[in-house]
Formats: sequence, C-alpha cells, structure tokens
Amino acid sequence: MKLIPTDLPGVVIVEPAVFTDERGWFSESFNEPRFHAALAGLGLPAPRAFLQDNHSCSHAGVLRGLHYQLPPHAQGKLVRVVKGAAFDVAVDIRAGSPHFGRWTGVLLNAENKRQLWVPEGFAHGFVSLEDDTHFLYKTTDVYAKDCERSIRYDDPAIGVQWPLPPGVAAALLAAKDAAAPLLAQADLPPLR
Ligand SMILES: Cc1cn([C@H]2C[C@H](O)[C@@H](COP(=O)(O)OP(=O)(O)O[C@H]3O[C@H](C)C(=O)[C@H](O)[C@H]3O)O2)c(=O)[nH]c1=O
Repeated sequence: MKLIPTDLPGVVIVEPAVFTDERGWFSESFNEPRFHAALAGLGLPAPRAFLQDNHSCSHAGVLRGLHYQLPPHAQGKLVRVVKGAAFDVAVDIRAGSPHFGRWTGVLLNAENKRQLWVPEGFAHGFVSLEDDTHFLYKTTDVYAKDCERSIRYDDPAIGVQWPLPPGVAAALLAAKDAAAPLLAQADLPPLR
C-alpha cells in the first residue's frame, strides 16, 4: 500500500498493492496495521476502528454530498469505487482549522483502485461519472441521523469544481442535499 498526500492536509490517497497473475488479480482492500503504519509515516494519526461498511450504487450524474456527522458520531471514511467511476471530494470544515473551507477532489474508479482517506472533521461527497457506479466505504462510527448534516455541494465559499459526465446537464441530487452553505451551518466539528 502507498499513501499519496493530497493538496488538503489530512486527506490522503491510498494506492493498494495489486498482484496480477494468469488468473486475474488480488489486492488487500484494507489492512489496519499497514494503514496505521503508512499514516504514521506521513505524521498522521491512526483513526478510530472502523465500525461500519457502506455500499451505494449511483446512476451517472448522481451527486451525494456534501455530508458529515457531528460528534459524538463523527465519521472518518475510507472510500473506494469497485465498479464505474466517481469524483470524490473532501472539505475541511473543522472550526478553527487553518484549512477551513478548503476542498480536494480525486478520481476513484474500478481501474485505478484508488481509495481516499477522509478523516473526521471533513465533509464528504462524490459525483458519479458513470451509470451503475458502486461506491464502498468504511466509517469510524455508525450512522446517526440526528448527527448528520449536509452542506450544499455548490457552495461558492468552498468552490468545488464538480465534473459532470457527458450528456448530464446538472447533478442529480436528493432533496436533503439542497442544503445550507458552509458558513450557515449551525454547528461544525471542532479542530482536534
Ligand atoms: C448514510 C446511511 C444512510 N442510511 C439510510 C438512510 C436513508 O434511508 C438511505 C439513504 O441514505 P442517504 O440518502 O443519506 O445516502 P447518501 O446520500 O448516499 O449518504 C451518504 O453520502 C455521502 C457520500 C457520505 O459521505 C455519507 O456516508 C452519507 O451521508 O439509507 C443508513 O441506513 N445508514 C447509513 O449509514
């Protein structure tokens, strides 16, 4: 496994080792000791244990986000795409962070097998770039609807440059994602 820092401190790309032979390929999608050691190598803290695995499937142009959960159920997320493609985005929303409101985006797809580590204190979302995009992720806390918050994906104060797949004029959103902008959020996670 190799970690590649993004331009947003704390958010890193995970490139798992892939072993190819005449049968196909094998890859460890998660290995806690190796993940923790690789994070330590970048001076980053090990996350809490992952408590939940999620799997969603999206049509081309579907945008899920920007979402986060507040303490005591803040979630770190280790995300990947196993079929299709997605542009995955993390935003630092920790009150007091020197990088508050900054975002980074990474192409995740079945071919590059890349993952993105999004720590607690960051909002997360993605836009699906193909039909039938299967998005899998581990979270460091369980789903807690009362702690869940949404930030509008096109908040000009954040300025995410969302790509859209060919033929899609506008992102396809759930009603809950026509949300408030970042600076209108009533409560934001603390900088730990
Ligand atoms: C997130 C979640 C949802 N649900 C139920 C609640 C709804 O009845 C249904 C769909 O939930 P939602 O519309 O919140 O799903 P997404 O829009 O994909 O939400 C996710 O979108 C972005 C990408 C994130 O980073 C979060 O993990 C999460 O907020 O599944 C559960 O039962 N457990 C869960 O952990």
